[in-house]
Amino acid sequence: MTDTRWLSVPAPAKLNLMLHITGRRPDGYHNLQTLFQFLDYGDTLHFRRRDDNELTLVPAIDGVPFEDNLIIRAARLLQQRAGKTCGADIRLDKTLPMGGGLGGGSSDAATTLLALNELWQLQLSPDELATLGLTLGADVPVFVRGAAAFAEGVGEQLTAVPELPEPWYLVVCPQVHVNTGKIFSHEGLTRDTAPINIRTALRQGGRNDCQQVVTVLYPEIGNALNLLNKLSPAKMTGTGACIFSSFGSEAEAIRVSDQLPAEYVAFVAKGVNQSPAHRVLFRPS
Ligand SMILES: C[C@@](CO)(OP(=O)(O)O)[C@H](O)COP(=O)(O)OP(=O)(O)OC[C@H]1O[C@@H](n2ccc(N)nc2=O)[C@H](O)[C@@H]1O
Ligand SMILES: Nc1ncnc2c1ncn2[C@@H]1O[C@H](COP(=O)(O)OP(=O)(O)O)[C@@H](O)[C@H]1O
Repeated sequence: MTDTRWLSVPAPAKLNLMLHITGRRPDGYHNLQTLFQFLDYGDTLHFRRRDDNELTLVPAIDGVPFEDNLIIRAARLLQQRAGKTCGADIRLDKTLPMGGGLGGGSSDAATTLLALNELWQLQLSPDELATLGLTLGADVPVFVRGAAAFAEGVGEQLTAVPELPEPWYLVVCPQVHVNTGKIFSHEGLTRDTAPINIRTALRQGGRNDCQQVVTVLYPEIGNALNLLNKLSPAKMTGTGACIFSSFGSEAEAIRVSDQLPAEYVAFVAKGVNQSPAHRVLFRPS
């Protein structure tokens, strides 16, 4: 018999507060230095345990086949490790734009790993889940760990930075889908930024090395940056398309949001150093 209770868990967005590319590895991947912070905003996933080995997911994402969906890929990785019957019905409330640099797919995958590990009582450790997650994408481990972090390597070497301020952000989402692989393979990409230490990153922030190439390839993003910069200092997250500005209060962020042209898609959200997924799953009892 199928369990009738649903476990609802957020899959938050992330921002890259800075993103430096410090080199290219022999396998073609790039070494980065980045500061990840979560937003109290994102997708929500609902999980219900089944007594067979089936996985279901509704709704489907247009253009993403079932077995390619990062939610299903994450669940399959756990099924392979389980050694027992494990199935689930999964519902997805998708809020985050795809290819927006907000890490929606990676966050969905991490929430699936964390939630099904609980629901199926697999008792995999955070290290094991982060290692599994890395096989799905470079951003998955930070969502699995659930702590704002300075990341190095391809994003998997994480040092928690609980001292980051937690401002309000205005996030503007130009309606274009940026292909991460295309940005990293572009010949004009800055790939030789000198490494800095965490203290410097926290004190000075930094730039986004992908921004220049992205704004050439996707002029809509450059236009949005120019416009938001007139109202408040703005930067791109990840490989775009979304851009953001930080504010001391929600009211200030909303005031600037209200000045944007009506056709702009934007939202206001609080930066948080603990993932909302962890807040729900590992609530102190
Ligand atoms: C650069 C970041 C910063 O957060 O950008 P966003 O994707 O979030 O915008 C991420 O690390 C992206 O991670 P993710 O989106 O999971 O990328 P992946 O699927 O692992 O990689 C997509 C492609 O980008 C290139 N790639 C990605 C990450 C990296 N450090 N070096 C690379 O060269 C590779 O060609 C890879 O095939
Ligand atoms: N559950 C999912 N949510 C979003 N994207 C997914 C998902 N599963 C697979 N994908 C694929 O991953 C790509 C990157 O999506 P996403 O992680 O949202 O972008 P970004 O890393 O730029 O924030 C999408 O274009 C889509 O093809």
